[in-house]
Amino acid sequence: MTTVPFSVAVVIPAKDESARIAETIRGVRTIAGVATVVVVDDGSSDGTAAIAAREGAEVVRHQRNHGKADAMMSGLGRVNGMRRVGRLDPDTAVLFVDADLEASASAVGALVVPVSSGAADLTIANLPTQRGSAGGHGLVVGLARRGIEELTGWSPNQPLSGMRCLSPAAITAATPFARGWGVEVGMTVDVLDAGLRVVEVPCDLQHRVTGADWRSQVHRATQYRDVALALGVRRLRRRLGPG
Ligand SMILES: O=c1ccn([C@@H]2O[C@H](COP(=O)(O)OP(=O)(O)O[C@H]3O[C@H](CO)[C@@H](O)[C@H](O)[C@H]3O)[C@@H](O)[C@H]2O)c(=O)[nH]1
Ligand SMILES: O=C(O)[C@H](O)COP(=O)(O)O
Repeated sequence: MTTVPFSVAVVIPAKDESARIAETIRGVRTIAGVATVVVVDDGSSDGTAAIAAREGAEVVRHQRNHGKADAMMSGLGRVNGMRRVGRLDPDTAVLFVDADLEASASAVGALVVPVSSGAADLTIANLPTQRGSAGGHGLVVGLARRGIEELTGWSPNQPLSGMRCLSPAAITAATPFARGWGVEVGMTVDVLDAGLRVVEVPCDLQHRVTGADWRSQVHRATQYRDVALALGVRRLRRRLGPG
């Protein structure tokens, strides 16, 4: 039996991640089938872009900060360009990985298997309990989970998880992305709406947790707003119907 070579393009949105980006790139490089690693420097004020380039990543730079969803879209743009000029196979899947996972990033490889075998079109990492303090009350997670369930009937364990592998069909269904921190919720709803299969996969990842200080609470408020907006747009689409 011949095995079909499977290729995956890793896209890493990164804002001020100079302390972690090198280890994260090295981590994802250990995953079988990785054809390229694209780092999108989303207006960092540190050395993120230079370090990523030194590690051999394709680097896309935003002159100013646009937010995570736009960074992901820019990464996809680079991947599509590489497909067009024949540097990537047309069937290449895309694996979105946060920049702050460091060496644990190698564990996102578990997301690739169900997509490469055709068992799923979108896989989402489920993380174990994280080290360090957590200062949230589950408000954003609860809003996201209930909203996805209301719109699709499916209730994810970790609706905000950003580590995701998408088949070409899922990429078509999920783009353009919802803005800012609404990207994951919008993607899940849009891919399910297209009749595609979504699966959560346990991955042994450790990331920088959001704390309990005021900056962290402002971050949660922004997440809440973006998730609410992504859900609101999709509720409206339901009401207005197709076309
Ligand atoms: O303006 C920004 C801010 C962040 N990032 C990058 O986006 C990723 C996630 O950011 P982070 O600050 O680690 O987000 P968290 O608060 O940990 O967010 C959680 O929840 C988000 C949804 O609200 C998901 O996107 C994340 O994957 C998930 O870890 C990291 O690689 C960042 O460098 C950008 O590219 N642009
Ligand atoms: O810390 C987190 O998990 C996110 O920032 C979401 O916060 P939450 O606890 O309000 O859902």
